[in-house]
Amino acid sequence: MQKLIEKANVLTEALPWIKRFYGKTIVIKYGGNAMVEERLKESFARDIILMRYIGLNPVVVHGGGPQIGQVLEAMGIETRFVQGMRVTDAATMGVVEMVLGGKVNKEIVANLNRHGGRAVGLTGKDGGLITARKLEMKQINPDTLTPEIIDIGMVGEVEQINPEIIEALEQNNFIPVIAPVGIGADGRSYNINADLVAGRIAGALRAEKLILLTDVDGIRGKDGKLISTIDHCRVAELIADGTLTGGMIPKANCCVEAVRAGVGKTHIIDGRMEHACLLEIFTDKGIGTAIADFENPRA
Ligand SMILES: Nc1ncnc2c1ncn2[C@@H]1O[C@H](COP(=O)(O)OP(=O)(O)O)[C@@H](O)[C@H]1O
Ligand SMILES: CC(=O)N[C@@H](CCC(=O)OP(=O)(O)O)C(=O)O
Repeated sequence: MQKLIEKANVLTEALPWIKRFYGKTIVIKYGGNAMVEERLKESFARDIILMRYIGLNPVVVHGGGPQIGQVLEAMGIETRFVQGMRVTDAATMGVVEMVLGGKVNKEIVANLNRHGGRAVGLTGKDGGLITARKLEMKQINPDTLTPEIIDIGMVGEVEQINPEIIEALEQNNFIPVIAPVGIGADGRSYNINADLVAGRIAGALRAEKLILLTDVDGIRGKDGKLISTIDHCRVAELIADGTLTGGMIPKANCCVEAVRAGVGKTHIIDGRMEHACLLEIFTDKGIGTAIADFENPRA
């Protein structure tokens, strides 16, 4: 009996959040463990489909760094990263596009559809969704100690998002699943970090939320404790004092950019946890770390 009441409590706790987010767009960056472990793949698919059925508009942007790495290795192509970005020559770009736009994207689409969703896979080329330009990577020259621009190949940054194709899919109850490959004015493909794409898409859609699934439970402070909320103004400070390092820096920066572009709230949450997305959206406390403009919250 107690268990049944607890189940009912879960639903009543979710009700105000269901009302609040009805008809709203939620952009989810899907990657890491959640994309490989069978149990997590299933819980992710169920979460996204449930969101859609109760009237939210989920938009999935996926990564696939480890999957690209595996194929490059099997093909004997060496790969390396500079400041978290994969150095992408022409042969690597071919593999990136094949793995992200072909294999990974279609696996996610098939997984969502197998669980009863209506997912459609896109790369940034479809419907002119992501226009990209070459990323100008700056690095300090160790000899002269001055910044210089280094060439990391076909790595792109988002120039513009044209959300028309996403809106058309949403209106027809489809779930867009987007691979982070953009197209340049020169017609060439660009490899773009998936967090950056998710942030810009959330901004262009003025999404209610941007959720980044990762391999830690959120941002931890210097004392090792999870920080549940960070005002967007404080992120630069946390980078400067060394609290945020490595891959967390571009992730947190992309949250700040999204907030400044009008996204309601951004969240860095644990993709290793079953039903992480549902727990974040539909519980009072949420999970992980929220980065937002807490002084001037979006109405
Ligand atoms: N303050 C911090 N709190 C939590 N994780 C941090 C922090 N600073 C750096 N990190 C690192 O950031 C990593 C997440 O970034 P990244 O590896 O790029 O994730 P993903 O592969 O999910 O995109 C964590 O695994 C952790 O090692
Ligand atoms: C430029 C760059 O580094 N692009 C990434 C794109 C995929 C990605 O971002 O995947 P994750 O989210 O799984 O890391 C790459 O080639 O790995």
